[in-house]
Amino acid sequence: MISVIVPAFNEGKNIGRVLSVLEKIDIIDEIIVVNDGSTDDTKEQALKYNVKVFDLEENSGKGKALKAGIENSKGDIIVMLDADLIGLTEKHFLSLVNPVLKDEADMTIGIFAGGRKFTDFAQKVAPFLSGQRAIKRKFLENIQEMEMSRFGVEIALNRHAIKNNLRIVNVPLENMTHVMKEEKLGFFRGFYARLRMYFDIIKMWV
Ligand SMILES: O=c1ccn([C@@H]2O[C@H](COP(=O)(O)OP(=O)(O)O)[C@@H](O)[C@H]2O)c(=O)[nH]1
Ligand SMILES: O=C(O)[C@@H](COP(=O)(O)O)O[C@H]1O[C@H](CO)[C@@H](O)[C@H](O)[C@H]1O
Repeated sequence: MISVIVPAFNEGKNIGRVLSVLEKIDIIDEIIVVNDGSTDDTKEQALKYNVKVFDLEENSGKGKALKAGIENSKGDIIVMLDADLIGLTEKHFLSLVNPVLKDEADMTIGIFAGGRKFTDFAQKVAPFLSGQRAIKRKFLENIQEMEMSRFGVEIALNRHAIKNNLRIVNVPLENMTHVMKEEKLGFFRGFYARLRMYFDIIKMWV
């Protein structure tokens, strides 16, 4: 059984682009949107699609949102996808999930390629930060730091995977990109959000 978790904080403008693709993919058993205390219409937009929406009352960060999604899901394979992807297709989804389904990988990490120069570059430099992942549920247990990790969640996942000798496979996601923070929030607020994200990542790393 495959559960897809989409953490979402103020993604009303973006989430429909992702959910409209996901709801048509047959092999997905459930799509869980975790509305992470959004102050926009993320929830209303999400409810237009065939998904379950789980609400967090306050904005709690990506790590806690993912954890809440996992706890409220049933799948033995969990696919994590950001709500602001651009260019997602069924083919991308299958390329991310198939290595785990076929037991060729315990976790896959999807890497943007050929999408946009800046987002391609960011993922080339730091592919391990990518939030697009498929992973067996049994490997998601006991990741204590997850709840507090905010944007450090990918580092926590990577560390857990390495510690447990998981087979990790990187999968290229051709022509995919996402909406950058500066595009969502404007240059200054976006850049500040980016610095805070790097802080979450470094805090989890050291
Ligand atoms: O407090 C937060 C911050 C982000 N997100 C979600 O986590 C994903 C990745 O966040 P974002 O797009 O801001 O990060 P970026 O990809 O720009 O680094 C997106 O679906 C966000 O809506 C969340 O659920 N809670
Ligand atoms: O690719 C990256 O460098 C960052 C930042 O992306 P943008 O600067 O908003 O394009 O985005 C990723 O990193 C986050 C922290 O690991 C993840 O949570 C996001 O899912 C991922 O897109």
